[in-house]
Amino acid sequence: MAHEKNISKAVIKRLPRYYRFLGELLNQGVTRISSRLLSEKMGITASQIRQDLNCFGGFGQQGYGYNVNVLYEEIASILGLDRQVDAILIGAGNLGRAVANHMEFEQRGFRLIGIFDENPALIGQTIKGVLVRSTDKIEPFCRVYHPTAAILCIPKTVTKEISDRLIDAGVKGFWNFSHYDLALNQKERGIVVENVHMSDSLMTLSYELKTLLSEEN
Ligand SMILES: NC(=O)c1ccc[n+]([C@@H]2O[C@H](COP(=O)([O-])OP(=O)(O)OC[C@H]3O[C@@H](n4cnc5c(N)ncnc54)[C@H](O)[C@@H]3O)[C@@H](O)[C@H]2O)c1
Repeated sequence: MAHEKNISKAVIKRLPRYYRFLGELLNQGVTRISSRLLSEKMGITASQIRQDLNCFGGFGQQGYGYNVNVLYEEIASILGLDRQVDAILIGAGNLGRAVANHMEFEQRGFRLIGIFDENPALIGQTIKGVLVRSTDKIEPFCRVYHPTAAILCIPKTVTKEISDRLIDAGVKGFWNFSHYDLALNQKERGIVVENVHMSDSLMTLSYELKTLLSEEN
């Protein structure tokens, strides 16, 4: 849509949260909501909500508020959740299995089509109905199925080698859980990377707790 190209990264980062809240409202049978009420529920100012949603056309009407379903569908379309990208997961260890088992890929715009590991004890198992194949089979698999995205749940030490192979095999997007910083110098190679560090979130909690507890003393 016309406004989409100008949406800032900061707004895009907030869209999944709007999407989650709007989904919960739809489940409760709410069909429209004022920016004031949405603001109370989400803990964001009403003016921030109006500003964010105006970036892609608004959909709010004076005195009516937002049509929850229209907004929900629009955000889904902006985030690309209304189509499905094929993804493979590398590293079927503790984290890889948890991600494969618990992430609702299909509701997030992805379809998990393959899992790879180098451990012979894991090869041949299925996780969430997806076969674990040997890492040697990455290239032949990619030649046939052309996955666009890869989820990396492998040790830091092997991430460069594996990601280079995946890029050569045509993978364009990485959801990278390994602590190797893949974001560097990738944009110019036509690659997008989302690095995930749960520990960053934990350290943020540590900071917040430190501040809270020092205010109490
Ligand atoms: N980003 C985060 O928030 C976060 C959280 C937890 C763990 N991690 C990281 O994720 C990674 C996986 O953690 P885990 O607890 O699942 O470890 P794990 O040891 O249980 O699993 C790692 C898996 O990778 C496989 N592997 C190793 N080298 C490989 C290769 N070359 N090709 C394919 N598979 C290979 C191993 O056989 C193993 O099954 C680690 O690097 C860990 O530090 C990140």
